[in-house]
Amino acid sequence: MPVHVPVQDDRSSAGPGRPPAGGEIRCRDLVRVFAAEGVEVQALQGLTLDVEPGELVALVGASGSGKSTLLSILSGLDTPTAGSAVVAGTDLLATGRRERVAYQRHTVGFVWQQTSRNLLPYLTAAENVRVPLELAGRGGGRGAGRRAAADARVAELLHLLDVHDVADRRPGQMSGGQQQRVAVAVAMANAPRVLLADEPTGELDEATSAEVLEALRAVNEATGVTTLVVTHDPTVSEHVARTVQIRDGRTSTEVLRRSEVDEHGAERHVAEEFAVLDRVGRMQLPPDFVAALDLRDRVRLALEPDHVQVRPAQQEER
Ligand SMILES: Nc1ncnc2c1ncn2[C@@H]1O[C@H](COP(=O)(O)OP(=O)(O)OP(=O)(O)O)[C@@H](O)[C@H]1O
Repeated sequence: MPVHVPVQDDRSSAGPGRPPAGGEIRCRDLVRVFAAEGVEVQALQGLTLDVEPGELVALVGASGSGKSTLLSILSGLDTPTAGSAVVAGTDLLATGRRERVAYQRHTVGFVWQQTSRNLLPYLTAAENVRVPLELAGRGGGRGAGRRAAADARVAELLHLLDVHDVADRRPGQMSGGQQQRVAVAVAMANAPRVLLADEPTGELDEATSAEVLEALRAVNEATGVTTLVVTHDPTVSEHVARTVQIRDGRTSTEVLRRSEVDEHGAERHVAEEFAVLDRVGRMQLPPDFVAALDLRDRVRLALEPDHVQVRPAQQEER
């Protein structure tokens, strides 16, 4: 499989073929170092990522690769050690406490892995969706008009997520998939510009996971909300057009999928893998490429007219 290398610089946006633009999520050289009992852990080691407005992107990677750390930063719960992270125009390194609260209420919505973290157990699905509206001053309170608007918004979201039939049930009376779809409705209540989901299918079986991923895709398509889903789910690439791999705290490769219609009118799906090249020219080779050619320690490089050649150094040293 060919590996195409999109050059990213400060003007460029995420992926290959996309015009330079300010991404809705724009991370540059993001570093997060945790110090625990005198030992430093570099959870993010210069991560660069752009997500365009309206895109739905899956972020995949092994355990410990830094996915949750990135999502905590993007959700405004954690601050990076260095680098920059700008989400929907909010510079997350320059925001004060009050701006962060406003950011979390209005700009981003989150869905977490644990259903218990997403929903209040003693409220029904409809009441759960109403909570963020009231916190933002959009629902409840005075005036029948405001209440009716909030009711309409709750109904609209429950229909969009196809959980209107469980509107009056509490989380304990719903399936795991229904709970997560209600959680997406809660996250979307205040019409955020960006939706972040951290392992939203982590506690679900394969069929239910597919349902929740499709629900995220439906919401993304219907509302245009920029969506970033962190997942271990190996089937996620069937539900999204762009899958970004994170390895050792950096984005390493990404797979773009699209449909093409050939000259006979038949539709076929095309998947292309790209390596991410950072501002200083670093990129990671996919592990299967490294293994296939037994690449190790150092490799032989050659610049060809239209590509860069990477060969095992040991081949010619023997
Ligand atoms: N608060 C913390 N203190 C110390 N180290 C941390 C902290 N949070 C995360 N780490 C470390 O940072 C690295 C990245 O962790 P992170 O949770 O972001 O990975 P992940 O890709 O989300 O993993 P998983 O898929 O298992 O959730 C790991 O080595 C982890 O042990």
